[in-house]
Amino acid sequence: MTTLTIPDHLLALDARDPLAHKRGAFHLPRGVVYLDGNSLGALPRGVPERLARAAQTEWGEALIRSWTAGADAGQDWMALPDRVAAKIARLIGARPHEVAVGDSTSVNTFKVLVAALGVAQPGRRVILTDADNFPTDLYVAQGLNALLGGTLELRRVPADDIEAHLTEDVAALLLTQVDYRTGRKLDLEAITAQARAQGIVTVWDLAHSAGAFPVDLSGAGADFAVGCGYKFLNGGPGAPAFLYAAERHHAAAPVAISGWMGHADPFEMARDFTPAPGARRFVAGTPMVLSLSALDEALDVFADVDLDALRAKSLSLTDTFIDLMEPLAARFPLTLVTPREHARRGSQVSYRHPQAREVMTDLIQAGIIGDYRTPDILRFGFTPLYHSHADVWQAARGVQAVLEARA
Ligand SMILES: Cc1ncc(COP(=O)(O)O)c(C=O)c1O
Ligand SMILES: Nc1c(O)cccc1C(=O)C[C@H](N)C(=O)O
Repeated sequence: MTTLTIPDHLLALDARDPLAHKRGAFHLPRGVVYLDGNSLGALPRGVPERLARAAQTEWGEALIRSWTAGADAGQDWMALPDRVAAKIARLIGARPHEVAVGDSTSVNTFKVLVAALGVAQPGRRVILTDADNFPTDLYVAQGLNALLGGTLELRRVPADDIEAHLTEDVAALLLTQVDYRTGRKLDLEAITAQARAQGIVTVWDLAHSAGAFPVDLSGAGADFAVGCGYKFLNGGPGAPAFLYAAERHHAAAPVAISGWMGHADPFEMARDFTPAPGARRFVAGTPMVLSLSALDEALDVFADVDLDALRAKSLSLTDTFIDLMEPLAARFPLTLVTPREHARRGSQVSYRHPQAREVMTDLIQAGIIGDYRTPDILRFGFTPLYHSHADVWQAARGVQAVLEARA
């Protein structure tokens, strides 16, 4: 990649960036500007050593004793999902016992949809969702409906029309806060309040929110949520996902996958399911110790991070990219699809381009790793923990070079 003269005002922003030191906590390959942390977060430097310890010492040496070793101090493998849950809880405005960690976001979406329908107003059968929601959310709702003999109605409307469709026949609202294609951010607080006023149970997919900016599920009065461990939380490929269940629902919400690890006392080996206290009841099977260890270590990078500073930096990075791309959008067939209003923007910037797939292939070849999403979206994700404004400059110059070469 060519060395470029970075404008002074961007260097000045980097010089006073309170999160600049966090970049050192990540392994970032040379010659690459990595703008896909909203699909797979970069590797935190502490993770390889932690994985080696989990494999060689905890598994290799201590063997099965690791399930209970250090239990008095809460350091046993058995409690690992709960320790990780507590770290995620701070990022999403939850209390530790309202978060369960394990399985994939897809499986957790199934669990919380069943839970949501179980506490919904009697007689209501409609699940309301964004017509362009991420496919897995739609597929899981479709699969659940098939399981229930087609007794539900999956009502899909454009995200902009959701508020007009919060009617008294809706049981549950299933929404992704930040759209994976456009980066549009929904007003979680306002929509949750309107839904609750109609007696609708809310289920939020925080895949592109958790770790990107502060979320306040408790403050908003949200009912249920899910999210990924491998995006902005940097837990690694296939990292365990999380789910959130507000405390007020713990007693009544059904546990769809009532496995032994969600039992109040797994080794009692009782014949009937007695749920563990809190959201732990949603941890169905044996915790994925190796991947939980990676996620646990990755979350430590957030320990001293001020989430408002994280949001401020994310907006500064995406503002900078939009500004730098503006002259290119005037010369080339690029259309910004991400909202300019801060309140409506996640931590990514997307453009339509008629040859988006080919342009992204060229960009990746040039070391600018973003994403292509059907049908014509160029997607650039910004991670405030490890990006600088200088990276943003390099990315925009890389886009310019690719577009000029193709013209
Ligand atoms: C909004 C959203 N939900 C869910 C998922 C993924 O779910 P899973 O972890 O089950 O692959 C993604 C990304 O893959 C996503 O963007
Ligand atoms: N989860 C993914 C995977 O297993 C392979 C490739 C990409 C992904 C993704 O995360 C896609 C992502 N949710 C998106 O927003 O497009």
